[in-house]
Amino acid sequence: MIDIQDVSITFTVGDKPIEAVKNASIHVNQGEIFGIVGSSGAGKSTLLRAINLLQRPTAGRIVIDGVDVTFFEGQQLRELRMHMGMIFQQFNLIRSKTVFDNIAFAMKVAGASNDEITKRVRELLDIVGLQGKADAYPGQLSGGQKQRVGIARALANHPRVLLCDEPTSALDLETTNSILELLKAINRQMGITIVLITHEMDVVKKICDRVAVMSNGVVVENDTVLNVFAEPKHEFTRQLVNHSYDLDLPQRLLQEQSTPVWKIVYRGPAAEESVLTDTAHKFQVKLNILHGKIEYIGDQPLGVMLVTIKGIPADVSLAVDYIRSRVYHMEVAHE
Ligand SMILES: Nc1ncnc2c1ncn2[C@@H]1O[C@H](COP(=O)(O)OP(=O)(O)OP(=O)(O)O)[C@@H](O)[C@H]1O
Repeated sequence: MIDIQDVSITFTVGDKPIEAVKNASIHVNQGEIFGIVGSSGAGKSTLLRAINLLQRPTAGRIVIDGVDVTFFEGQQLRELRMHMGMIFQQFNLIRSKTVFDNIAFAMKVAGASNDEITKRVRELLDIVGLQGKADAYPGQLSGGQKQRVGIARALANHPRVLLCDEPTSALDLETTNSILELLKAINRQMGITIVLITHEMDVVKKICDRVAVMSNGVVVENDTVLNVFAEPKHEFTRQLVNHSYDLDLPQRLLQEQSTPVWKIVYRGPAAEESVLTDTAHKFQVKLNILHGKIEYIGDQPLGVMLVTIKGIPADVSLAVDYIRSRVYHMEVAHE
């Protein structure tokens, strides 16, 4: 549906070029929630804004449903943007307007009648769970409620795509979860494609189907969320994933280990099997679990464990081969 083809975006500040996005290619499928994750300054916002041409690519193409929109202007550009709602980290509501008028604003610009607007705004307030707040001003709302108004406003003109720029970064954990659930419901029930940027893997884990990881303007990884969590390929992604698993062991514990610490990743039904118990029965080795957890990504279990395997080298080697044959991935996490 959305094809970002070899897009580069360079800003010039003074006489200095800043390459915010370098040769990025991403395909977003119709109906999915696609995450773009990366640290601050990685180029996520710039890339997201290129999708509705708030930021023109310096090079490359933006293709929507097979149509090259990169150079759209005037009416074509207005129509393109109308089909792409956008929500922001700081909500971007008009403080002097009521909730009703904030949501109605984009519909008025699009030429909707007063009756249409009244009906649609009521409908949207229901969808986002803000019944009874039509006459409130943004200053009278909590952060979560403001973001709900932002979502209602973005949905007003029946968009096919929702572009979300760090939608939960200004919110506490509980409110974050409720906003993510609302976005997921909008995606699943209305079939609206969502592209969401975030610096948190936990947000990706909770709602995204696929994810691109950006580092210094480059898309370094692009896969299903489950694959990225199970086997991150790029060093930056490994750091993000390990941080999200909270698998960092204390230095003291690592220094005490005389043998390597192995990271074992299980996915699918294997995550619920007793691989380590079987290994201990079959081979003359001593297994010690230092850390372990099972996460559910969507409804798919993904287990990660840190273990040491002690014994004579030949037995350890046999045990490693056996575990490898039964799990998704196994590697030395610490020498
Ligand atoms: N309008 C602009 N003019 C000049 N430089 C810019 C402009 N917009 C972004 N940049 C630079 O481009 C790079 C990428 O910025 P961008 O905002 O896309 O990153 P980000 O990953 O979204 O970061 P954050 O999470 O902090 O918003 C940064 O070095 C930023 O300073």
